[in-house]
Amino acid sequence: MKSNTKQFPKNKIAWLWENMEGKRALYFVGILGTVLYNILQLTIPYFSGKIVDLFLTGENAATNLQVHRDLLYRLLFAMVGFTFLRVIVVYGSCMIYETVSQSVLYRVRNYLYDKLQRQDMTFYSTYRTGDLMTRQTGDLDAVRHMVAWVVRMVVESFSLFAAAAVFFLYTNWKLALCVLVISPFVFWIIYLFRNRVAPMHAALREKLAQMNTCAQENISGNRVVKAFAREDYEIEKFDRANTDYAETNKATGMVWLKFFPIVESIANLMPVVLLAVGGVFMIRGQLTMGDYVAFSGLIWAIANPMRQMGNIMNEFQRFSAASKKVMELYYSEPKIRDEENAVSHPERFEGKIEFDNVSFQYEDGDLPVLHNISFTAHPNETVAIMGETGCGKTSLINLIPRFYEPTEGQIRIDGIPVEQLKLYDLRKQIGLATQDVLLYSDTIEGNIAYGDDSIKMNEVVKFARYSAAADFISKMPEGYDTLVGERGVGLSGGQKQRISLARALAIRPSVLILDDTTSAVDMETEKQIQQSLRELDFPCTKIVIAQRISTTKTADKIIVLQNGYIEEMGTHEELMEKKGYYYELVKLQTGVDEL
Ligand SMILES: Nc1ncnc2c1ncn2[C@@H]1O[C@H](COP(=O)(O)OP(=O)(O)OP(=O)(O)O)[C@@H](O)[C@H]1O
Repeated sequence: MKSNTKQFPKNKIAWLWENMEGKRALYFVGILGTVLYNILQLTIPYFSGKIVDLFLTGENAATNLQVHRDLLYRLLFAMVGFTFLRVIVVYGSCMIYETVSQSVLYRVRNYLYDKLQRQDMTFYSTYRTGDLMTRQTGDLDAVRHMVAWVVRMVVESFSLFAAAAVFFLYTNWKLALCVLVISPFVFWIIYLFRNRVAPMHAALREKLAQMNTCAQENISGNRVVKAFAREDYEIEKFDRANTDYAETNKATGMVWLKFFPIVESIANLMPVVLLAVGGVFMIRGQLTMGDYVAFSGLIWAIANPMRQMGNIMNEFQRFSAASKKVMELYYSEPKIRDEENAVSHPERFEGKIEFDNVSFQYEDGDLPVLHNISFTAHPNETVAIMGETGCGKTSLINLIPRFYEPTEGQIRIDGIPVEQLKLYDLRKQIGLATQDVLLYSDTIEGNIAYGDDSIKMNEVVKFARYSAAADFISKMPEGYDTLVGERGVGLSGGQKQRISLARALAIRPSVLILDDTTSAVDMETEKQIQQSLRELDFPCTKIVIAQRISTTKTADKIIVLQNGYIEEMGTHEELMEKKGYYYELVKLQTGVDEL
């Protein structure tokens, strides 16, 4: 896993601000709305205080009620009017927060998806799928929550506190100071709370990713689970991850409970201070009854923001942990990408492939897996690669489309080093059928035309014929319209391999790479495929990993790899004469003692 101390070019808030582009002014209006709403909260206690002083308790209350009745009506009417205005303002600002948060969510999600598409193989072997999915969903939702709720709560709490404090100070500064003097203590408590809870939120995001990874691996590997009857084991494994997540969640929630009684006591102390000190002030004639009513009608506006601080800090830490995960993807750059002066090559390659003293080691590997590999495949030739399992065959072919970069040496296509070509142009010219076949949840036609959706139906059928898939496809009830992939009909391993071969051929590649693509098809079908590959109606250099002699026999060049070194190289006849590894393999496969 990547380190947690990763530095990003922008801090979290600046990053959020960047992703609010186009909606910043609107968001600002939303924030102003929240401030206005909270200032309007003061109107009710203010008018109530006025009514009490003028019409209920003052010396002239009875006279005022007679003479200034219209003023009483105006004050009552203003209270109702401001209440409506507050509702409208709060409604409008909530709509704004929601709109802006959805816009940020949409923008970042698309950006992350784009980033994921452009990552290299090393990235995908570093990050677990469940972890990536969590970043795209749960973590991203915590970011949206920050824009929609946390910022609003912060503005609301501070503006309410500030407005009430100003009102208190303006009305009676001595009483205001007596009430407010204990509030800084709450900030200190919140600071302590933050230090305790921040690492717990980081752990929480990890646990969530672990739980999702567990579920994702189980679902995608359900056949293995069933085959080994490990359902109970998997249920237990998920239960452990789920318990771990729930426990961490609970523990994180509990942290606030330790600080909550102190904050709650301080908040509850305020009305008591107001009652005691305010009472003394009234007895001494330093406070009118109306002002006391206004104070006690607004004391919640001082106490509630303090109570909210814990929630806000909790949510802020949740955002902080989640946004770190999201930003790690957001700012990640693939190591393998276009060089600054990468060459465009939209036209077809002639198809000459040269490996020039190539060695390769995986980033997380201890030892090199390929050593000093040199060979040339001339245009339209077929080069077969053989060797025991784990000797480096797949690693070798992965270097041609630049899935990985050689640690030493150079690979050239038509004399141009592959790293100097634009990745798009390079990969667009390479047809690849891998060992593990992945078909998309789409029709057979859609799967074959995946690399070039402009090809016509008759061409789809032609490529299916080349890969000996046309027969079994035509026998399916819905033919080429049959849905395959996760939600589609079941296909045998050999059938999937043939559709994958048709998909690779359908882009009419200049270079075709087949990684044991016919391992699951019978000998007869394989023979047909070999025949078709020799008779393709477009020029194409083929690099084929194969174990069967029937495949390699007709190749222009056979490379035998052993422990990452080229052990033997030549045609079938040359290698048979050499009587080495290849010769022994032929003997083994044909069952003949002497050839
Ligand atoms: N992503 C990876 N990271 C680290 N090591 C890897 C990675 N992929 C493969 N290896 C290692 O590289 C070596 C060569 O693997 P490779 O897949 O190229 O062999 P192969 O000849 O194609 O095997 P097989 O015939 O079984 O497919 C193996 O020892 C393997 O463990």
